[in-house]
Amino acid sequence: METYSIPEIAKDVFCVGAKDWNRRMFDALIPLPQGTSYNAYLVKGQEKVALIDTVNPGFEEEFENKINMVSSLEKLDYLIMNHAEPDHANAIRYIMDRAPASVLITTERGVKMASLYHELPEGRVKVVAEGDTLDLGGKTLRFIEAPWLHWPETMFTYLPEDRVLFPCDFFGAHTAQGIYDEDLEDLIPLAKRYYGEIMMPFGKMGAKALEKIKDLDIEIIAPSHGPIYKNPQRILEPYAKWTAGETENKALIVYVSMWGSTQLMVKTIAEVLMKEGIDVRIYDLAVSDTGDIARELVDSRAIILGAPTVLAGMHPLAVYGTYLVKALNPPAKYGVILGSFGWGGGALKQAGDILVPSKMEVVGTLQVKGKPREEDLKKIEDIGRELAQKMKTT
Ligand SMILES: Cc1cc2nc3c(=O)[nH]c(=O)nc-3n(C[C@H](O)[C@H](O)[C@H](O)COP(=O)(O)O)c2cc1C
Repeated sequence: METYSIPEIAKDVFCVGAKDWNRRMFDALIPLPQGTSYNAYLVKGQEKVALIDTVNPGFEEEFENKINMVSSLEKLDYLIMNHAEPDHANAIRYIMDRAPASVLITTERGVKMASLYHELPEGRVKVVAEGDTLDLGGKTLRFIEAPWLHWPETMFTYLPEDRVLFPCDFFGAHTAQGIYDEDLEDLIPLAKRYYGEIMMPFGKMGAKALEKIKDLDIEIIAPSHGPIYKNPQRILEPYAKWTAGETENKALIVYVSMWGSTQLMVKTIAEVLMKEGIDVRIYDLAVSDTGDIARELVDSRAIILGAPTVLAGMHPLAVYGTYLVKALNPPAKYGVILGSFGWGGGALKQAGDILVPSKMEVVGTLQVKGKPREEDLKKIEDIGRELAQKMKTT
């Protein structure tokens, strides 16, 4: 192909990455309803040229062509690695083999992580640390260590002359649609979904990174996935809330049910909560997209798990759901566990065991033999009312 869209996001700063329209799964974990993009940026100074990050395996040729359309890959001086994950770093060798004088720039942690997955050209790596700069001639790249977002080695790169921040995955969104934030009305829910899946487990590190960049003069945020923010506040404001763990008066119900008993239990608590003015979101694990659940987890104040017993433990989908909730480390304050069993039970205990280390207060649990009766539903109504009370007074 000879024609490419190569957005010039600031003078002599080009987005040379690739869009992956049809990708539907990431990390063998995250569904991608709108595909994704692997954004990489080329910065042309008066003397030197630098590339910030690379692309996912399979997009090397497109990447190379784009670089050659705005510059010359052969003459590339620097390759900046903000993050070692293969969707951004796998093409390091491909690029550096074709740019013989190029030097890889990353942090000490970056070198360690990248060496685990990629073949780094010997003697062509320069280690940088917090605050170090690289002069390209009229354009400076400043490096900001922002570890654990979401791997140990992550860093941001800042271009003060054009006031552009390149934060790699931080502030990202999985979508192949649009170039700039203004193109997508539904961008923030997508960014929230991405935050829930990728950044929420590291919320404290995210808050530290925000603190670090709070005085930076930022006109453009150019992340590694999704649209580029011409209006940085559009993503900075929600990130401030999300990393602070601010919750809404919202209860998230995730459940699975084979014959409707657990479903009746969760429906009962949902009705009570809604009657009490709580915003309720319900997801059946058998048919739901885990990305939607991750998005809801970002600001839900309570999580209600509905898990029937299968083979002396939770239904396998509930095991997955419960484990996901725990692993994503959401800020929810309250939890409820409900479920039906036929003879010996076991789901409740297993759910409790998985959730024990979380900081949620378990407001109520109920395990019912068979189909829930009137008295069982009354108990659930009581749990629902108590939960609503706690949620409203928080
Ligand atoms: C495949 C299968 C395995 C089950 N294993 C157990 C079990 O080990 N212990 C138990 O108490 N009940 C077991 N049950 C019974 C269910 O827990 C019971 O039917 C329950 O009411 C189902 O709730 P639900 O309609 O919400 O799915 C099993 C049911 C199925 C279909």
